[in-house]
Amino acid sequence: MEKSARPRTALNECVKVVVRCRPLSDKEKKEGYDEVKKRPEQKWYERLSAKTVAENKKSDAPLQVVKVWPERGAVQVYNPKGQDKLFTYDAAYDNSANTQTIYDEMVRPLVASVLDGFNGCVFAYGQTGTGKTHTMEGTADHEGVIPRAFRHIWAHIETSASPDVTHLVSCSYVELYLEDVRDLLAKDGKKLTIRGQELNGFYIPEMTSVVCKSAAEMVRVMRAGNRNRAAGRTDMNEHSSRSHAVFLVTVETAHRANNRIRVGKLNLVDLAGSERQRKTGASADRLREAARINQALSSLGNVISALAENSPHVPYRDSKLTRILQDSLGGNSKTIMIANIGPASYNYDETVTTLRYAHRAKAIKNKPIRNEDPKDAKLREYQAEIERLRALISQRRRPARPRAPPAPAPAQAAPPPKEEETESIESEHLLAASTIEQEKCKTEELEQQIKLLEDRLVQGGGGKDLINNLNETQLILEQRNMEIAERKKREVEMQQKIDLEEETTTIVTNTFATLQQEVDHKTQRLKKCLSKYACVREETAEQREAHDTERRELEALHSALIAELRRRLLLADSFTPRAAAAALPVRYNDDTDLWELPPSSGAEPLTYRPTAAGTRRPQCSVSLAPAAPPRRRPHNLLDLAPLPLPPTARLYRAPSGQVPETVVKKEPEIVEARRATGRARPPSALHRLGTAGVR
Ligand SMILES: Nc1ncnc2c1ncn2[C@@H]1O[C@H](COP(=O)(O)OP(=O)(O)OP(=O)(O)O)[C@@H](O)[C@H]1O
Repeated sequence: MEKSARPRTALNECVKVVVRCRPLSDKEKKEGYDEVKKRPEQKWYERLSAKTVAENKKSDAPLQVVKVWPERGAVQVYNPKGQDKLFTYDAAYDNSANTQTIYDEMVRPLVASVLDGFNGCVFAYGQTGTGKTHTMEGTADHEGVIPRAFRHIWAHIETSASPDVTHLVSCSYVELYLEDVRDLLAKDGKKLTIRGQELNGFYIPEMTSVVCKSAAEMVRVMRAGNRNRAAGRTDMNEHSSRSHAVFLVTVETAHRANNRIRVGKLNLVDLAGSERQRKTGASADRLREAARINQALSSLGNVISALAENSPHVPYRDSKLTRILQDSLGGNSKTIMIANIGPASYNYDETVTTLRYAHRAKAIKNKPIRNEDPKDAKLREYQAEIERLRALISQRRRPARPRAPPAPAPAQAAPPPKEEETESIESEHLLAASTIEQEKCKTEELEQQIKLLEDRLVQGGGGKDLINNLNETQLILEQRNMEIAERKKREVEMQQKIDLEEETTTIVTNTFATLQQEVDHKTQRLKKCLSKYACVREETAEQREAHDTERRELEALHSALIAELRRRLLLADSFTPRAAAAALPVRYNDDTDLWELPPSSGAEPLTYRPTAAGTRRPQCSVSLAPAAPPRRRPHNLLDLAPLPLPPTARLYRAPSGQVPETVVKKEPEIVEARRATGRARPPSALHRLGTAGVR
């Protein structure tokens, strides 16, 4: 996420999309979603017959609605209302696949590219509780993609060890919580600012960067960051991530032979899951988090759609998440999207939405290019610093030019040295000794600094001799795995092509013996076209329905948030002093992401405890008005009577420009009457909210 030199030309490369379907959770099993056996073994893309569906429904247990075809990279979703849905991806994994397979087949080549100086990004996307964190971080028993990437990086560094190659590996970890970017590796979890322009890419300049020397150290850094990450319990996930987390690994490699530095950056992103309030049972803080999570994910969806449709404007600026992911989506990066889904029919809508977005993301084209000699390479900085310190040391060690010997005094005029002279010579000696001592200390200090800098850099000493047998075997094994993965990928692609071509091939190769045969065949084709057309119509209707449901959800969330806002505004209006409540000319600064006061606003920091209208307790406006009749109400009651609405009709003005007398007479009366009743104050924030049409 740090600024780097922009490439000029690059080859387009599509975002790779992988779908992973998790097994049924214990909760879902208890609720009766575990009936795979209720679905008979299917042939490729055979729709469930009405009879089978009726049989399935007899038990009252909902179906598993997802069928994954790993060999075809396809996912089929059983549609209770019509035609089944079929989506194809670069790879699809069912509940029997483990993270090792996903890593070897899909992620390994990407991490290899990062080690070769490209930018890479792996992000997990999907509904809450579908296994994003399980895939990215893993558990104690099942290592996730992130720790596997660490081991891969260090295995590569160890095996490519040579005195001519130097590596520097550093990591950063940030989260996006309630639209604030927080540093997970800083002790105080400080908030960070995203800087940069849409065209040149965004970056986070102040995030902590930790230099690591082994995979174990990187895992420790990840765990330390996870302890600071926001998580909470919802009805759908016992340990739900409440923030989007980005782990950034930067690998810098310097080759002495050509004096070049390659910098690869790997973004490992665990997004928070989209959620529906009625399913997660979120309220209060969880609700606020959910609103922000959904908002950021919806912006991400918009960016994906805009990029897939080649739209001239891509709304990266709509949220901080899309700003952080800008390079990964449509920029200088190789990207893999892992779409996580669940198999239960209960989540049909969310599953189809995730699959649709994932399918759209397949069309996004990135322009990855190798980062060579970027301006901000730390390795270069360290090397320059080491050189400078070495030069400084050698300068200090150089023997000082001997002083010119004192002019020989005439032999006859050699009086014994005076006492003061002896003292001054002694003090000069002492001074020289202390200077030498200081020099020595400084040289040692410089040597220490060099050692510290060199310690950060990883350099191989003995080339091949250093590689132990284990590493070599591991390397060979990994190469084999990559070859197998490559073959499997090609197989999937071939299968997809075969499926696509099958229909047309049969038509082309068919020779019709009779006219009737041709008619039959064409009727069959027509039927297929009609069924495809019906599918598209169904899809459109469903999308509209999904959109409506989403809108209703958003409206419900919106009204819950507005109710909360009204409550807070009521409290603010009633309990904050009027002077403080006066509108301040604050402005929102887009660059710093902060509200700012202009220097001349006159707003001073409060040095006293604020009180309502000069008294310690809030008082109602009626009792404060001087002309108000005595009231028996206790002083701390709030005046909740509705405030007068601003006039909605204009006063009549005579065409000649004369002001009608009645108006002139009446206006002061109205003002006087308002003053007497204490109702002349400006409308409150709550009132403004009410008149702005928000209910
Ligand atoms: N492939 C899988 N195999 C076995 N268990 C899984 C798998 N995927 C997820 N789980 C389990 O499902 C539960 C939810 O997973 P996880 O916390 O990773 O979901 P999430 O998508 O990160 O949710 P959120 O968005 O709320 O953070 C966990 O208990 C996890 O162990």
